[in-house]
Amino acid sequence: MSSSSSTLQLWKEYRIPLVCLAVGIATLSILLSNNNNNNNSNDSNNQDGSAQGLGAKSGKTTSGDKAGELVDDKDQDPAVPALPEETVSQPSGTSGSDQRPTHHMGLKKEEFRKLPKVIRKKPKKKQQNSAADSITDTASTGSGGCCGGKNKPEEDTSTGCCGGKYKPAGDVSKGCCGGKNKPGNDSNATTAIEDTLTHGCSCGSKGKTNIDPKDTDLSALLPELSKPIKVFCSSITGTAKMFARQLQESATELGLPEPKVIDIVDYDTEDFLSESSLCIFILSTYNVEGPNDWFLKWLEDTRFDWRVQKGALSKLRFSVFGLGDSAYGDDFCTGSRAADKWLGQLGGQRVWPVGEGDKNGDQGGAFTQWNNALLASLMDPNQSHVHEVYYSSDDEDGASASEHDDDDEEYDEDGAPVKKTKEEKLGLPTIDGGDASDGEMVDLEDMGSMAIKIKQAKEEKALDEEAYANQKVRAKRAVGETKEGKAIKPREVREMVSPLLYKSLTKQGYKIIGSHSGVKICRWTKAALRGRGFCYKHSFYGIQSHLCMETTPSLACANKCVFCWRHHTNPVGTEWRWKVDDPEFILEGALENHYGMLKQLKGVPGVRADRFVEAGQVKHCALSLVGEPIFYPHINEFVKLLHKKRISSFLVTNAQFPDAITNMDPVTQLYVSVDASTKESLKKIDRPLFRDFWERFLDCLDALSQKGQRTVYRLTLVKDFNTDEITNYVELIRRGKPDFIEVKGVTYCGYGGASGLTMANVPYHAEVVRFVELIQEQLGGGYEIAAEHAHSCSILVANTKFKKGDVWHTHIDYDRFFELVESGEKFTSLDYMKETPKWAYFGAPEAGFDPDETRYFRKTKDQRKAERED
Ligand SMILES: Cc1cc2nc3c(=O)[nH]c(=O)nc-3n(C[C@H](O)[C@H](O)[C@H](O)COP(=O)(O)O)c2cc1C
Ligand code: SF4
Repeated sequence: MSSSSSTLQLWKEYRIPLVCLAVGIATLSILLSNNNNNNNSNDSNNQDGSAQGLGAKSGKTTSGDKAGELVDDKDQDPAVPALPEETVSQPSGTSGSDQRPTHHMGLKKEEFRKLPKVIRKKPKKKQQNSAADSITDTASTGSGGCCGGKNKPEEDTSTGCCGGKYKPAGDVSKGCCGGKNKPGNDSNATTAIEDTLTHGCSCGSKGKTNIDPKDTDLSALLPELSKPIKVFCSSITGTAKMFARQLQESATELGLPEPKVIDIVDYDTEDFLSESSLCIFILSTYNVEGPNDWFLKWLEDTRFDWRVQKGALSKLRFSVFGLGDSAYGDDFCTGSRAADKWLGQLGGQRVWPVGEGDKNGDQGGAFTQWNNALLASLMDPNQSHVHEVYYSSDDEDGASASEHDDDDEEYDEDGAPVKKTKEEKLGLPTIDGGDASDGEMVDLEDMGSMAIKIKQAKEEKALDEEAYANQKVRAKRAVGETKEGKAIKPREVREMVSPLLYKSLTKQGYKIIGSHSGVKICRWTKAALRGRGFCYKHSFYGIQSHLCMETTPSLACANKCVFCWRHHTNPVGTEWRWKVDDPEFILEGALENHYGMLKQLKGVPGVRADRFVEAGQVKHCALSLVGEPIFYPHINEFVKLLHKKRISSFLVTNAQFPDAITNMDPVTQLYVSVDASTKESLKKIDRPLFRDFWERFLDCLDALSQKGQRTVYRLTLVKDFNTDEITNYVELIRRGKPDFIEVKGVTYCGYGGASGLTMANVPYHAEVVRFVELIQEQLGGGYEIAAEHAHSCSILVANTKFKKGDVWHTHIDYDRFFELVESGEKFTSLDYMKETPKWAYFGAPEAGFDPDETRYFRKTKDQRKAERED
């Protein structure tokens, strides 16, 4: 062997340890020089770039200091939060606590930004060698992990590599995963956590924790762990919910009782006051009104309610993970930040620092990392489980209220803490231990001090609100109105459809008109153009689908229904606070886009020329596409324009705006969606934004009963959600006295993560029929099953006033309707009814399919194969 080839062989054998050694030496020298710099001048560090700035933060500890002994946060760059002890990474594989560097040199800025943004104000305990430390450290390092001894001769720790001391690669029996697990990056996160806990290896190889979750008394770790963790999520497009499920799975696999995943809108916020489970919040931020709003508003109100003691949530242990998009700049994760802040201010105890995932970055990775660290921390007996967040803009702000309350603590003669009432804590007078907030009498001489306290609390609230509005620490976007008579800064009025939403809707086939309206061609229009049948409205009311335009003047609505087929990408809101487009503009835009989309169908095989020509003149408008049409401030003008063009109007509302129903001018047919029959199930299925949604819903039914024109209840049946409670439906029918009840099985369109619906929730036609029969039976007269459209699983129940003798008159005389509208006279639904064709009758052999149309059955795979072979 030549000397050059033996050198090459030597290089091949030792190149990895050599590189490792070199990196180690370089790292050590950087550490030393940095510590020197820090000792010499903290100021100079602060002026450096981000990496230097970070070094400066931790540089306040000397090389001999214990990790995490942060001296003072005050001179920290507020834009770059200092890292807590837990998030300070170390060079991969550092073994032994005393070798642990006190800062995170080597972390790239982007990696650093993905870490939880937390500043530990004054760590109460220093934790070393804990599983949580190691797992976080390794996760933070990202590319690090234990090399399994490949990179380093045994026993040499100078480079931060354990040298395989704990385990050769791949062997997990002795407590080291052998570098197999890199929790931050490992897709099998649970295995990573388990290895960390059971084998003591987190690829940081800092030794064993010897915890086997299966044999551990969970309540000894944290009393809350003996029962299921509650994972609250707020989500519109489903990511937060998906993360919640991920947490649920990994915690269960760890041996914890299976956590409950709860949509934040399904939980009564008042219950947080007595909540005894560990609560994890996974919250997405939206700069429009969204599912977080109730919760955040409640937290804010509770925080500033002078009657509520500051430590109202002192029994609550929690942690927050926020989802957002850094493209929103200052608004990034404002919702989750606000929640974390207020939960802390109300006394909640943070078991793990707030984490954040950026849609614009590796959101999933950030969550996995946070999730692993949280669980490892919970399972670690050395952890204190309480972490404070501290906002550099205002020291007091982020401090946990329980901390403030400590100052107030009083002790009885035996040294036991005295439990104060709300009033005592606020210094308010109480009578016989009574609650002043319950309206009990207060001694006159105490009134003065009480008034001062109330005034102080009000001033504090006003100041906080102002700061809150200015700092944009809220999920709701601020748009120009005054709140309770108090002038806040003029707000910017935005467009309803953000660029992101525009992209999402257009991808789904919508044409967006102006800033808040949309139009789309439905599949029945295409079928009708090809002579392949019409939708159920043809059977029930005589509408030919190719003459119908489906549009909405408001893409926003006040619900978040589980069956919403737009996968919850529509904006939500309880009041109109967007720019308002002109009704003429919207109608012209809708027609233009509708005709434009029709033109594209010209060349589709099977399109009939006669139908294509007819389709050039829209005759019906279904104001039901998406969102809440009645929400649009100029809905009456819009409908008037339709009627002027002799286009009929079918308007569907979600029963949340009773005044709008009362003020609505006559439409051809007015629908109310009745998605459930009890308050609980309506909340579950519609997930409304309004807190008084049930009262609003009932008021809408009352308003409907007063309308003269045709009114319809639309029931969309979702199996296991709203198919029971027949008696309640019957009561609602008696209340709103609709002319018709349309019952339809929900259509499955791949609901995805947001709704949790599956094909199993879609009822069969026979099940819909059974449901309707039960309704008819229990109504005991006044209504009968009139028509059906089996093809779309739809059935029409009609008031018997539309039946003359044996002949149903559920169809509409459209010309007559326009005449009645033009006349300006009062009219009723009986004035423009028309006979129903026999083929549409319930039980007819055609089952609602027009016999003049060609029924098209999709061919099976076998049929297609047989055709090809012929
Ligand atoms: C209409 C809209 C508004 C949004 N507003 C914000 C915002 O103000 N701040 C932010 O950080 N992210 C914002 N986002 C981004 C979402 O929070 C982010 O995409 C998140 O991952 C969505 O989670 P989800 O799937 O659980 O709903 C917005 C997204 C949309 C579609
Ligand atoms: S009301 Fe309609 S548009 Fe709004 S979420 Fe429900 S189904 Fe979707």
